[in-house]
Amino acid sequence: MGAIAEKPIKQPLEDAPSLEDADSYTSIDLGVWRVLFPKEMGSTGFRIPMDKWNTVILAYPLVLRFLQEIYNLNPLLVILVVLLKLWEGVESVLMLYVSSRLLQIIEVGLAEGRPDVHAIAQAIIARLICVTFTATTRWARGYICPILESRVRLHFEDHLLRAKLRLDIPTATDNSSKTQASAYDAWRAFEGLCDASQQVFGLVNQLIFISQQKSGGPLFTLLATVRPIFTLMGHRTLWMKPHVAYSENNAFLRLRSLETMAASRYRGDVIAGNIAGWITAEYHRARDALGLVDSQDAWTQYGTDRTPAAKIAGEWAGELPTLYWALNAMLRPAKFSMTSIAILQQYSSSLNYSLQSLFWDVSRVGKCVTDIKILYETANIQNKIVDGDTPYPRASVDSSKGMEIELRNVSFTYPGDKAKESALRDISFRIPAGSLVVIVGANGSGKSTIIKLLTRMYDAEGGEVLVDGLPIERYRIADLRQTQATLTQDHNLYPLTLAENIGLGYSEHVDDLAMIMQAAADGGAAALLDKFKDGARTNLEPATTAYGYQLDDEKHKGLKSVLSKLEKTAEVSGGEKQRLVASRTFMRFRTGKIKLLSVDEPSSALDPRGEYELFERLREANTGKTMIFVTHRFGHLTKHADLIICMKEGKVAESGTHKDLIARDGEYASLYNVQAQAFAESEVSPQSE
Ligand SMILES: Nc1ncnc2c1ncn2[C@@H]1O[C@H](COP(=O)(O)OP(=O)(O)OP(=O)(O)O)[C@@H](O)[C@H]1O
Repeated sequence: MGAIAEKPIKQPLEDAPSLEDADSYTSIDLGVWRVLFPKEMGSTGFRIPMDKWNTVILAYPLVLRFLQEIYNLNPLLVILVVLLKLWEGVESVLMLYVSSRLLQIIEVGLAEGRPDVHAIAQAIIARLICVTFTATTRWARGYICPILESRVRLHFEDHLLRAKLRLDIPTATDNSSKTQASAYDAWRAFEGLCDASQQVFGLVNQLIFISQQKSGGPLFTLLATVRPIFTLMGHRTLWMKPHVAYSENNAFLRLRSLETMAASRYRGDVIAGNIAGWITAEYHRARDALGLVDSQDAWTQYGTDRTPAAKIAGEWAGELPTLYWALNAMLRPAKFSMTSIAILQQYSSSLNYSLQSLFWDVSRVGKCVTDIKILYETANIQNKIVDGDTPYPRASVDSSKGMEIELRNVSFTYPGDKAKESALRDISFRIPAGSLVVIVGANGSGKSTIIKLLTRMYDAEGGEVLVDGLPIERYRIADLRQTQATLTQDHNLYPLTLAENIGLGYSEHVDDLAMIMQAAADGGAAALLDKFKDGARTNLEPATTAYGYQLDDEKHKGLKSVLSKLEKTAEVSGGEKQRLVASRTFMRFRTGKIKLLSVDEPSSALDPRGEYELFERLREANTGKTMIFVTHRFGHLTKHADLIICMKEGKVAESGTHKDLIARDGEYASLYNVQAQAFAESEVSPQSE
C-alpha cells in the first residue's frame, strides 16, 4: 500500500475547464466544490431577487394561459382542488379560534369556581366538528388531486411529445435543458402556484384574526413575526439561485469515477479483467488523498452557517413574544392570566409555522414560472435545420433514375467538437443519378458524416450540397426524407412489436402483415419472426409497469417469480437486430418513393452469408435509386461500384472505379491490399509447407 500511496492521483481532467466571461460571475469554494454566481447577484447574504420577480411578473400571460389550459381540462375538478387548497388557509384560523375559546371558557369557570358545563360542551363539540371537517377536506384533497394530476400530466406529456419529436439533432443537442422538461413539472408548477396562494391567504387570515384578538393585538402580532422573518432572511440556500457548481479536486473526481465502476454495466468487464482489487485499492488511495476536505454536496455546505451569530440572534428574536407577555404581566397584572399566555404562545407558534411555509412556497413560485416557460418554449424552439420550400422531386427534373448529388467544397465541424480538425474539409465529388457508390476510408475519415449531410441530419458549414442541381437546403425536408432510406448500425429497435418495427418503414402499411413478412424475408429476418411464440406480434421490450419492493430472496420466492415473469423482455443478437432494421428498410422501399439509399456499415454483426445476401438484395432493388454504401469490407460491392470515394482525414483522398484506383496504387489500393493479403497468405501457406 505504501508504494501505491506515493503515486500521484491521475488527473481526470487535463486542465481546469477554461471559463469564459470570467468578469460576469463571482465564485466561492466550498470543500471540493467551486460555485459560480452571476456577478450582479453576489454570492453571499440575503438579497431580494428582484430580477426573479420581474421574470415572474413578465411571464404573467404565459401563467394565465397555463392555468386556463388546466382549467379547460376539467373545470369542476380544478375549482374543487382550488377551493380545497384555499380551505387550508381558513382551517388554521378556525382551529386557533375554537382552541382559544375553549381555554377562555374553562378559565372563567375555574375563576368563578363553577364551570359552565354547557359552554364547555359546546366548545368541545365545535372543536370536534372542526377537526372532522378538516380531516374530511384533507381526505378529499388526497383523493381529488391525483385525479387532476393525472389529467394534467397526460395533457402536457402529449404537448411535450409533439414538441420534442419535431426537433432535429443539432437543435435537440443544444437545447438539452429544455428538452428535459417533463409533464410532471407542469403538475408541480400548478401545485406550487396553488400552495403559494393558499399560504398567502392563510397568513393574511391569521394576521387579521390575531391582531384583532383581545389577548393578541397588533403589537404582539408584529413581534411574533420578527423571528420567522429574521430566520428566513438569514437562511442561505443555493436552491433558487442561478449558479454553476463543479469540482476540480482530482482525488474527489477519481473517487466518483471509481465508485461508478461498481455499476452493473461494468460488471462483465470488471469480472473479466479481474480488477475489483485494483478498484478498491485505488479508491482507498483517492480517499486518503482527499483527506479532510469536505465532499458533501455544494448545497448542504452553502447552507451551513460559518458562525453561531445568526442562530443566536434568531433565538433572541424568538423571545420577543415572551418578553411581551412577561412585561404585560408585570405592568398590567389584572388583565393577564395563564390562559392568555397559553393563547399567545399558540398564536406565536402558529404565525411562525405559517410564515416559514409561506416563504418556502412563495420562493418556489419563481421555479414554477420558469418551469411553465420551459414547457411552452420547448414547443417554440426553432430548429437549426431550416426547412426549404421547394418540393422534391421537382417537376422540371427527371429523377426517375434516382437522386443526383454533388458536394462542392464542403466543410463541416460537429457542434462542440473538441477535435483539432474538422470532420470534413473542402470535399467535392459528384454522384450521377442511379449510381452505386461505395465510400471507403479509415476510421474517423468522415464517411458517416457525408451520409449525415445528405440526409440533412446536419447542414454543411462551408460549400454546397446539391441535390438534382439545387442546394439541399432549398427543398422541403419532409419531401426529401420521404425519398430517402437510410440503413446504419446506429438504428435501434423500437419498444413495439416486431411487425411494427419492420412495418414502420412504411407507416401507412404498418398493419399489412403480408407486406411486412415480405420485407422481413428480404431483410433476412423471416426465420427470426418464426422463432418467437407470438411471431411478428412479439414485443421484445414491452414497457414494463411491474415493480417489487423490499422482496427478500428467500422469504418472498413466490412474489419474486411473479415479478420476474412480469418483467420478462426478450433478447435478440446484434446480427438479428440488424436483420430487423434492414427489413424496415425493405419495407420503406415499398413506398415506391425512394430515390436515395444510404447504407452505413449496417452489417458489422451479420455472418458472411447474411451480409452477402443483404447487399445482393439491396443491389437488386436499385431501380430508380442512387445507392451509397459506406463500408470497410472490400468485396463484391466495391467491384460493382460505379464510383468509389476513398476518404482520408476528412478529405477525399481519391475517387474512381475499383480498377482505376488499384491501378493508381494509392490509399485505396493500400487499404485493399491489407485485406487481400490476408487471403493470399492463407491460401499459399499450406502449399509452402
Ligand atoms: N456526433 C459527433 N460529435 C462530434 N464529433 C463527431 C461526431 N460524430 C463523429 N465525429 C467525429 O467526426 C470525425 C468523422 O467521423 P465519421 O463518423 O464521419 O467517421 P467515419 O469515417 O464514418 O468513421 P468509422 O469508419 O469509424 O465509422 C471523427 O473524427 C469523429 O470523431
